[in-house]
Amino acid sequence: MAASLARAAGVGGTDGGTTVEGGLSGGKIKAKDREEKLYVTVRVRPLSSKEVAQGETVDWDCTNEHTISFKHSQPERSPYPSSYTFDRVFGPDCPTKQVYNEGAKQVALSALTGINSTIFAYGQTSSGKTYTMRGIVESAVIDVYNHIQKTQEREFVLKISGLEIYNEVVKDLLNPDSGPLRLLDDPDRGTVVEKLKEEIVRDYDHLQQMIRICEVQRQVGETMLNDTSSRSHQIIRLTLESYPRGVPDGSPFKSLIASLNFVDLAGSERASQTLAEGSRLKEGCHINRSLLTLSSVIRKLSGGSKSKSGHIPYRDSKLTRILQHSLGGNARTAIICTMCPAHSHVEQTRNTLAFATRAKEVTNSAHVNLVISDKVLVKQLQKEVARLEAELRVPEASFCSEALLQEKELLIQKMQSEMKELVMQRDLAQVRLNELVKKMEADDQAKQLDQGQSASHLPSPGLDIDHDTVLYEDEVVEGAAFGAIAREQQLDRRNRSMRLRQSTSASLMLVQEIRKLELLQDEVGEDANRALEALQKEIECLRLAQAGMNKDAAATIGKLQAEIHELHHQTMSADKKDMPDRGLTSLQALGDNNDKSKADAAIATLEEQLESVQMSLDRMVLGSPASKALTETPSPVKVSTTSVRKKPPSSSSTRQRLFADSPPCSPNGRTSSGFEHNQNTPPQIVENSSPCVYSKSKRPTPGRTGGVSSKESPTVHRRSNSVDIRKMQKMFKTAAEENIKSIRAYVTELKERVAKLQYQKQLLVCQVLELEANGNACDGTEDAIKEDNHTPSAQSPSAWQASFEKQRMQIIELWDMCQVSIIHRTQFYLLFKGDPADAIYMEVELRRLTWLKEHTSETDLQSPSPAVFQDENVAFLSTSCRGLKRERELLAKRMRIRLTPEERDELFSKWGIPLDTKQRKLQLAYKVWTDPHDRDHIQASADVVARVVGVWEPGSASKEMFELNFAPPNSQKPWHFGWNPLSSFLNL
Ligand SMILES: Nc1ncnc2c1ncn2[C@@H]1O[C@H](COP(=O)(O)OP(=O)(O)OP(=O)(O)O)[C@@H](O)[C@H]1O
Repeated sequence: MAASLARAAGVGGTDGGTTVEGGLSGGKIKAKDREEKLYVTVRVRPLSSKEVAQGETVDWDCTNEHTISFKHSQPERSPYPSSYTFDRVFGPDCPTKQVYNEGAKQVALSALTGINSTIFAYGQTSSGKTYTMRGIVESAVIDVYNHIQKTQEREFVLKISGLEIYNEVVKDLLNPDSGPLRLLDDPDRGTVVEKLKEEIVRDYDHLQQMIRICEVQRQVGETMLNDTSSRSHQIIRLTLESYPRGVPDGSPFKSLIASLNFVDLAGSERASQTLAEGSRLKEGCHINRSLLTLSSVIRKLSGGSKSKSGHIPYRDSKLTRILQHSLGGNARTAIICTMCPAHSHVEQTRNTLAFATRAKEVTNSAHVNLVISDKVLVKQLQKEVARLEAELRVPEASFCSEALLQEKELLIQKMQSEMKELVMQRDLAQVRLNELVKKMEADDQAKQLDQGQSASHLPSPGLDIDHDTVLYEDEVVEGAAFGAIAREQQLDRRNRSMRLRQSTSASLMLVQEIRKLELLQDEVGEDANRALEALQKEIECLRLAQAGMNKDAAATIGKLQAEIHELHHQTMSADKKDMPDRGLTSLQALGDNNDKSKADAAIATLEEQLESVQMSLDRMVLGSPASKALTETPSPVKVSTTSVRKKPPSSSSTRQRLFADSPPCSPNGRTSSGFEHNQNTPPQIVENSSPCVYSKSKRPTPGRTGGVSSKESPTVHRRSNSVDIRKMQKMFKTAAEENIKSIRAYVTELKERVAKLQYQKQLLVCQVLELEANGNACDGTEDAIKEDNHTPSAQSPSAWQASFEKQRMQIIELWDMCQVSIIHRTQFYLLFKGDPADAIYMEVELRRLTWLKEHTSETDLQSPSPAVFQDENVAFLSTSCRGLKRERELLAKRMRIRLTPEERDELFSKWGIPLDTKQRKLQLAYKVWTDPHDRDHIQASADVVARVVGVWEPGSASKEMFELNFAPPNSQKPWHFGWNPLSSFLNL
């Protein structure tokens, strides 16, 4: 067959002669047309048993593989030839597989190389068309799949559609409910069946299933000649698309697309033979008419009349319209003409042979459909879109900023939930603590009751299962004879035993609670470490950034770094050596005897440690050699931290002492150590100097601080003789000042962080104190916890709410007095709204602010020179005011970014700012948080700041994010910056 096809087409091979001409044209590559005649074969079926029974005789002989001859002699002038020659003639004994192999295979496989292919079965009714086509389709499908499997270098996509033309109506065999389908003329694709279902084939089985559906759906009826006569033309179309595998994304590639049509025509029939009537007759008429059109088309195509101007009546039937490409068009076509050799069908057989003969002359112009496939490209794009959509649904860290944002939000949510969990744990611990207190009180009462009973009665057997008591019972039985003296001794022993047991139990519970606190302490420690590491990193960055400034400045930073390291080591060694010993002694007392004074000492140790950190930080800032060198001030300012801090009181009011004694942080991160004024003071002077040394006269004037005084510095004075040196000196001074300013900012930040740790420590201290109070309660020597009456749990909800409101208004007033950051105010205000869990935060904030407020007045009292501290307070307030001013300016700036013009105008109107005035944003920024007594004003202020600054959306932030951070440490590094674990104090 290959040779025949090649001969007919005049080209070598089936697709080897395909050449590509020209370039791209509308996504297609125009290949050279392959002129090729239809491949026509004839298959003769054997006589059916019925025909044999009817005495039918065979009129035809298959003379050879290409010739079929009429067996009988014909009249000389007979219009019919006695023999016919075709590309192949298959006799009655020829199996369908051979018919496929030799009559259809090449054509079928052409579709895999991008050539449209069509295989027809044409013949009269009951001649064996359906019988033959079933075998052909089956074999072709197997071959197609074999080819796909062998051709691993290409990717194949198969689709199947099926239709029938029944009574000149096109029906979708894969979608029978679709109703009649219309034919449309497509300029590129020719006739197209509208809405014809095209199923993508998954695999061989799926394809077989689809084919079976088509067969089942096809119209079949019983006629006189065929019990299962096909009453429609059936076309099963496979669309085969292939493209090379492994083509890199974005690279152009060529795909092959072709359709393989299996056409099982309805059989021509004579009404006289079929005796059809009614619907069968009507069907027969339609069948014959469409076959007649097919014959006409073939005749016209074969008669040499095929010319571009010649009319081919394709449009006269739907069959020929649909098969137009296969008949004289871009397709390879094989026609298998089936015939019944019986004498009774001789006339129909001659018609079939005549049709076949004409068909032999029809030439097609097949070419390889080599396409830069839009479909493939679209498919690729669709895949890409699907991938991107999937990525959008499942964000990846590196995908886009939005995805990153989402990821961070998720992270924050996770952290928040973890924080909530920790708070819950803390609250739980608090509840348990309260229970412990109650239990101890109950035990105490029981003990007193028991003591009363014991004084007048002997213990009953089984009342106490304690070993001591059992022993006591035995002894009492024996000692009864010894009279009242012995009984008194026994009572004494019993009381001691009970006290010891109670004390041990309380200690154990305390130890448990302290272990929990210890976990929190570790977390605080982690924060301290992180703060320190961040500072080190930042200073390192600064050092690198400023490397080009000048060597002196770089050296200064280096020294500072070294000091920080030294500080680190100091605190570490303090942890290892000093604290455990002192702590051991102190907390042993707490654990063993609940000795309050020793617990005080332990807490004081904590305080000292933090104090030490604080002082080291102060030293770092105040006494940096770099700052000394830079300022070149001959009389450094002296001040003692003791002048501005209370000495630790020795009174039993430990809690009060701790709160008052803590070095709170100002809203701007300042401490009470006079940082702003004493930043150039060396630490050794601070340590050893008397408070009296601090005097206004010795304090550097603004012009001198951090600068160079030519009058007071002989060195500088000498240098002033040289203009160049002066210039250099000025440059050096400016750079150094900038440098110092930056470092101060970082150190200030560190101090802020330390202050935050103070908050956390205060919380710990509160809890330790409560434990201590519990211990006291055990001994029954101290009053119950005084603070209990102030906790929300000890109050009714309405009383707590009233207390909360009162505290809040106090805080707001203090904010206003102390010029606290409005962002801080907003955060705090929006976060703490009266939940019972807010109590501790409110208390700490109130104490902090109270300290700040009182501090200014205390310094007045303690200062040897009130005027100095007056100045200092003024400076402090002025710094706070400057910070506040900066915040308000920032607020005004951010209004432009965060708010639309409409939103801004709305706010201006609400706040009574005329829209025709200038600097409206600034006006608004200066209006918020200015009235601490007007609740509406406060709420509105908080709303504006939160909205504009975007600190967080109200209600979405975790309280633990605010100052008192109980978040679990991210790092597993042990904490070594700060106080020792409480357990070491307890020797646990
Ligand atoms: N080559 C063959 N060998 C044995 N039996 C055959 C052969 N061809 C056809 N038959 C039998 O002949 C009968 C008619 O065949 P078939 O239905 O395929 O004819 P048809 O051309 O499709 O008829 P119609 O046009 O009415 O649908 C069937 O019973 C079939 O089994």
